[in-house]
Amino acid sequence: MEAPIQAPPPPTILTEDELKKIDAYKAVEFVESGMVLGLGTGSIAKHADDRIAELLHQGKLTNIIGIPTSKKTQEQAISLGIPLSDLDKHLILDLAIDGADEVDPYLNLVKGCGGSLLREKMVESAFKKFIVIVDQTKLVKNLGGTGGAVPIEVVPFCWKLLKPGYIDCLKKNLKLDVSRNFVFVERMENHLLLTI
Ligand SMILES: O=C[C@H](O)[C@H](O)[C@H](O)COP(=O)(O)O
Repeated sequence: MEAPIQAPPPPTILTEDELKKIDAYKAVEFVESGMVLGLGTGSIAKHADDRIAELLHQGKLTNIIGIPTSKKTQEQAISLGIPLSDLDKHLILDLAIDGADEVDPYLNLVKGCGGSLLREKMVESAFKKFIVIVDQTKLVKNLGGTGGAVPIEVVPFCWKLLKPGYIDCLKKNLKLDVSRNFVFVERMENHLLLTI
């Protein structure tokens, strides 16, 4: 008698975060022992850092040095036991891994909406290779398409000098940070000006 046909298992529906984790782990496959790494900021970068730490603890990666792109990443990396340094000591990075905010069909990219624009640009301009992870929520026809904004980070030293000229001319395009009812989001001691 023929065995009854088993119904196929129901398809597994992965959450957005599980998909980010898969992407981040894939990116970490490019990490090799001895590398100086740019450690990105955000949920995808956190998965990458978790994986790097796991491989370090398993002895599958050695002599890794991380350069964090934000205070938050720095704290996470310290708690994960990833050895850290800074750009003063390592002007060239072997690899940087980070997530995007938006990407258009021409591969124009927005980063920094999480408030780490300046450090991300500094760290991620020094790379030999940059892996930027783009999940489907970040794909847009035109930049600004997620309803998000293009961030401009303003160093607070004398920032008010900008107001009459620069900020006023952008005013009609400023995106209000509703949570604070103000246009600036303070991160890393700088102001983040979100323009739409
Ligand atoms: O300033 C923040 C960064 O640009 C983040 O890397 C970006 O917002 C992506 O974050 P997430 O991985 O959480 O989507």
